[in-house]
Amino acid sequence: MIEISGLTKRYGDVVVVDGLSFEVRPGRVTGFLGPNGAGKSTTMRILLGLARASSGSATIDGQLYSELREPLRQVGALLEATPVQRGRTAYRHLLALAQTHGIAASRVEEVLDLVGLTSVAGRSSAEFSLGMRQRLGVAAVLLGEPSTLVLDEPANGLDPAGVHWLRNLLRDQAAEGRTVFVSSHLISEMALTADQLVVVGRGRLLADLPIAELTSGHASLEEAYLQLTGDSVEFSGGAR
Ligand SMILES: Nc1ncnc2c1ncn2[C@@H]1O[C@H](COP(=O)(O)OP(=O)(O)OP(=O)(O)O)[C@@H](O)[C@H]1O
Repeated sequence: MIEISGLTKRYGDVVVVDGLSFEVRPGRVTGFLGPNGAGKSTTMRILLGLARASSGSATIDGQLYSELREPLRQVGALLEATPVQRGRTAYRHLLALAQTHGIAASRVEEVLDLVGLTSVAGRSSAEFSLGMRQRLGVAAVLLGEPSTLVLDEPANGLDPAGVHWLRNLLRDQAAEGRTVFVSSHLISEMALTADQLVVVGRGRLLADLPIAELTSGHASLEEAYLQLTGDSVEFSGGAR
C-alpha cells in the first residue's frame, strides 16, 4: 500500500504539492490525474526517493523508499524518460539490472516476452522507438515481480495495440493483488483501466473516488474531470 500523508513540496516560494494525503490500495488500479503542472510527477518522484518532501511523507508498505531493503523486488517504477544506458541491447540492459538485484537471468527472458520485445532483445536500445523504450521500461518494472507498481504516463508513445496491451497488463497485475499507481492524461483510457481515481490540481487533492462515483451525474468521465479541475488549470489554449 502507498500512503501519502500531508505531503508538501516547495521549490523556493512556490508550493507545487500542497498538503496532499491519500492512500493507494492493493488489488486495484489507481489512476493519478490532474492538469499539467498539478504535481503528479513531483509526488511520484518523492515517493521513489528522487526528490525530498518539504514536509509530510510518502511511504510504500509503511517505509520510505530509501528504507526498502530490496527496492526492485518491492517497487517497480517507470518515470518519464527513464534512462537506458546508451548502446546496450535490451537484453543486456535487463540482465545488468537483474544481476545487480539478485534476480535470476531466466526472468529477463520472461519479462521480454511479457512486453513483446523478444524479437528485438538483441538490438541496441538506442535504436528503439518511443513505444519500444516504454515497453523496455515496463519490462524493468516487472523484473523483480514487485508488489507495488508506480508508473508515470506509461502509455506515452504506445500505439493503440500497445495501449490495449498495457491496460490488460495493469489490470492483471492488480488482479494478482499488486498495488498499481499510474498517472495519465488519457481520461478515456483511464476510464477503462482504473478502478479508483485520485485527482489533483495545483498540488491539492480534488477527488479520491471509484470511477463510477466520480462519473455519476455526468455524461462522461471526461466531463466530470473537466468540471472538477476547471479552476485548477494553469495552462489553457484559446479554443474550447
Ligand atoms: N526541480 C524543479 N524545480 C522547480 N520547479 C519544479 C521542479 N520540478 C517540478 N517543478 C514545478 O512543479 C510543478 C509541478 O510539476 P509536476 O511535473 O509535478 O507536474 P505534473 O502534474 O506531473 O505535470 P504534467 O502533467 O505536465 O507532467 C510545476 O509547476 C513544475 O514547474
